[in-house]
Amino acid sequence: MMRKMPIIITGGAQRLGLACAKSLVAQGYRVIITYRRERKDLAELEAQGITCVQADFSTSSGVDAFIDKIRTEYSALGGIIHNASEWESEESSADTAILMEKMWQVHVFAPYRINLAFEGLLCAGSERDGQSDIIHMTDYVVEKGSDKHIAYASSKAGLANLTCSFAKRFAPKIKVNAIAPSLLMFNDSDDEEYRANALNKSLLHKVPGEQEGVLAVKYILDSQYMTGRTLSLDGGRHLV
Ligand SMILES: NC(=O)C1=CN([C@@H]2O[C@H](COP(=O)(O)OP(=O)(O)OC[C@H]3O[C@@H](n4cnc5c(N)ncnc54)[C@H](OP(=O)(O)O)[C@@H]3O)[C@@H](O)[C@H]2O)C=CC1
Ligand SMILES: Nc1nc2c(c(=O)[nH]1)N=C([C@H](O)[C@@H](O)CO)CN2
Repeated sequence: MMRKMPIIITGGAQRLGLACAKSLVAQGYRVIITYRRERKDLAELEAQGITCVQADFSTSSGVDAFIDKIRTEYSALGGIIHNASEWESEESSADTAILMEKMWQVHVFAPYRINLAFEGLLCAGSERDGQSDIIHMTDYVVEKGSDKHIAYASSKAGLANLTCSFAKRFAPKIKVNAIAPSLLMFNDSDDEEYRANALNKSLLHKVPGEQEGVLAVKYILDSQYMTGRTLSLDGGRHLV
């Protein structure tokens, strides 16, 4: 069922978030993306009908500024997809105390505060569209941990737990689910050795690309009977 109320995708100016935004707009949804860094192609995205809102969730004031802006400009929302994320390792961090704070800030504090603040807007959206959605982009490592991205993995586990709590709190008007990918797409910095090794980490030996995530988002938005659950997109990695 097509949703008339706008759907927010945080961190939607690149990669998975952008692929979701473009696909949903093409399907007739109203889409708002947040971006942190200015980009030259934002005007093009606006021309395609994607509303672009600058937001930096790395501070409490940045989260509050985003909340205030959306609550000022919108009276209802069809959904929010918490996609904004940084994948940082202990090795790349000069101070692991700061790293842990940074990971929890963007992956837990921001979604937590935004979900609580937008309950009324999402309920209003549910009144008009029949339902509304919150989707948390978590990660396969929630199940298994990660020896190289410890703080990151713990924060994604925190986000995964928010899925259960908000599903209980917001039912039946708002569905709350998670998507837990493992390797969906490489980063430009990934060298050939990393890429070859990564392919062997799943049973299906694939790196599916953004569209695998887009499919999962569309399934959840169309679902009438799923909440408090996680779609795992990992090529059978858990059985390797
Ligand atoms: N790519 C993959 O294979 C996998 C992805 N995932 C998850 O899927 C989601 C999408 O992945 P992917 O597309 O690779 O994500 P990216 O690493 O490309 O990050 C998406 C966006 O998040 C934004 N962002 C980061 N920190 C902040 C912040 N503090 N405030 C506001 N925005 C911020 C960035 O904005 P800017 O660029 O403007 O700084 C970036 O454009 C993520 O949640 C990720 O953890 C999970 C497993 C595998
Ligand atoms: N914000 C991001 N999170 C993650 C990324 C990424 O590029 N940005 N990438 C991964 C890896 O693909 C990992 O799943 C490989 O095993 C994880 N999270």
